Amino acid sequence: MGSEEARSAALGIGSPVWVEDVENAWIEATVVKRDGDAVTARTVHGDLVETRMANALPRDEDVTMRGVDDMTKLSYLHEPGVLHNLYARYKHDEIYTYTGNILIAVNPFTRLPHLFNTYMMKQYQDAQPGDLNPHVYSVADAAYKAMMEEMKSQSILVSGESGAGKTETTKQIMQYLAFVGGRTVGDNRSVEQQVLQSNPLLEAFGNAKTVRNNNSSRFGKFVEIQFNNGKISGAAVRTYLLERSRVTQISTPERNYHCFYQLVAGASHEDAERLKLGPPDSFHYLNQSKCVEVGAIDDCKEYQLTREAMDIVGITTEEQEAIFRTIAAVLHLGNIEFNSGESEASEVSTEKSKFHLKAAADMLMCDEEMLEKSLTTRIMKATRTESITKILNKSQATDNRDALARTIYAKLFDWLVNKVNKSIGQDPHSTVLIGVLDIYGFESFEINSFEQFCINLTNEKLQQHFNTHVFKMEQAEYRKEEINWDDIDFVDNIDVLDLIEKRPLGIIALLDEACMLPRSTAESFARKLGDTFHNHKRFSKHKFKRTAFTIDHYAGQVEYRADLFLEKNKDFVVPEHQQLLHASKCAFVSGLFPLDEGAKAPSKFMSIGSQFKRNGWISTEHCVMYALHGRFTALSMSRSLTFYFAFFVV
Ligand SMILES: Nc1ncnc2c1ncn2[C@@H]1O[C@H](COP(=O)(O)OP(=O)(O)OP(=O)(O)O)[C@@H](O)[C@H]1O
Repeated sequence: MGSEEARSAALGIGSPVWVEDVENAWIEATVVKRDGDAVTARTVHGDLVETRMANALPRDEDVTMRGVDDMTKLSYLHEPGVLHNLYARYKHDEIYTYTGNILIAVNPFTRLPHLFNTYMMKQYQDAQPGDLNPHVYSVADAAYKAMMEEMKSQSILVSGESGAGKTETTKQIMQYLAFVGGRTVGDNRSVEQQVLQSNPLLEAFGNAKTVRNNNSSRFGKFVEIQFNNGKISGAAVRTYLLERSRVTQISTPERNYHCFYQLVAGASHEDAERLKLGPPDSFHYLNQSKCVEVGAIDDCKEYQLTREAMDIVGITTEEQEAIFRTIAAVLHLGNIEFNSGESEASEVSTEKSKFHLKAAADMLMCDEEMLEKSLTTRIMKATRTESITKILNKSQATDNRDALARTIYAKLFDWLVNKVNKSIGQDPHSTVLIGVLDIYGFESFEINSFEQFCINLTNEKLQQHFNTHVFKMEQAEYRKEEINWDDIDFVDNIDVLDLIEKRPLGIIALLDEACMLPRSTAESFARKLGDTFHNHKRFSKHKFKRTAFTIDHYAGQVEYRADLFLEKNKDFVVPEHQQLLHASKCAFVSGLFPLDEGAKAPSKFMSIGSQFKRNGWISTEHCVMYALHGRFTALSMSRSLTFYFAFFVV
């Protein structure tokens, strides 16, 4: 008898079941009537619910009020079973639960000091796996011990939706690794302290308030902790593609990167005058959103902490001065408006705009006239030897201004990451490392743009990794331990990956092509997608919204708006901007724009989409690499848990 038939036979009057519920997702019920496929069940609230057999899922009455610490102990590993178990544990402050090798954590949104302290670390260090309650320290410990025993590098993957607690978890992992592998007391500042102390700095420039998280990391992070004889000997932070569109475009209730508000709130009176600062709502890049202050964040105090973090990382006073001058320049750039002069040519004409143009040029220590020219004109190659100057219209000049602001900011962020790595120091003699990958989870909002597209691509790649490694490994483990387990046909997502990144006709390839063609628009790009993929079962094009298209991801359908895909995908520095800033009298600014990069022709640009494709591959490769050559320790986090669910019940 097949499992469905067996279930049908077992589902009789009095059977305990879960039925769907609008408020609670699932609710406990008991079958009171069965008529073929139709099931009537009475919920714990006494309501009668009519449903189909497929939607009345069996309920395990033996699960205690406190739940089970490993999901594989559940008789029924389905959505309501998993959610109910996690909820039961969460109510008792048990935020961690295993599912085989994977640790699932539910964000407590409150400090639980009894869980995170040196005493607890010692407990996990001395314990055998499985002796103690599930804990993130246990995952970190397993990685450390496996590294020591096998002398092979390990990788810990922390994934989940925005606000799930990935960054906090990464910090806890590092704290634990510092505890077991830190240098003895008496050393100067240790590597692990340096890594942890670099957090506030990267957070000031790479984190922002979003709808879901007041301190959301807008970049992916891979922290490599290098070991020598079991002691931490070096570290490196690799970051993945900062969300640069945030620099020039935000909407209520989100904010731009913290550093802007910190500077405006925390700069001394003298500095504020020198940098010509005003309140946040006087700057276009900040006042597009009504959200300026965040209750829990004291920007003025954070500014001091950022300066301290810069001192710790070894950023000199001159460099700090240049960094904040550059940040001020970005704000001033955003306030330059263009008027259409005769024949549609743009010009900087109002007094206010002229003031900000001069301020931006002063801050960047570049020529004001050249800056204006680089914003309002573009040099185009006419022949191999000749070029013509094209005068931009108002909207083109505005786009050009925003592109410059984003480029400056992204370069500044990369500089900071480099500086952090230099200051921490790498150990050339280290043979093994533990890598912690903190990567954005699957995102699906009301309006999804290019950022969600890239994030979801990365998650498709991680899912593929799970499918091929963890999922199959788990099933083999269950079989070995003779756990009663029906092999599940997990959804292979290779067709979604093909849709997105196959050459020459995947979405990214078509997007890159659209970026190179001068007359492309969001609509023409979306139309091209519709024409190319009209038969693809993972793709659909919206009939009425001309720039909307939907991808059927492994974790659900997401409707994307192609409106800004082209602009956001372009990642080349406009040669005029390059030349202008390379010539800056400020060594810091000039250093952000080395000459050789200007030589890259726009036609050879490396699109953001392609970088994501590559980076996604690199991140997965890290995991795969360690999975093949070492052991893979997976740690997953989510609030809604749909992400994990996809691994097990599809
Ligand atoms: N273990 C924890 N204990 C207490 N609070 C926590 C814990 N984990 C997360 N939080 C709370 O949740 C907030 C969001 O967590 P965090 O910034 O780590 O999420 P994230 O998954 O990294 O989000 P994003 O992808 O947006 O960066 C934290 O600022 C903190 O207030």
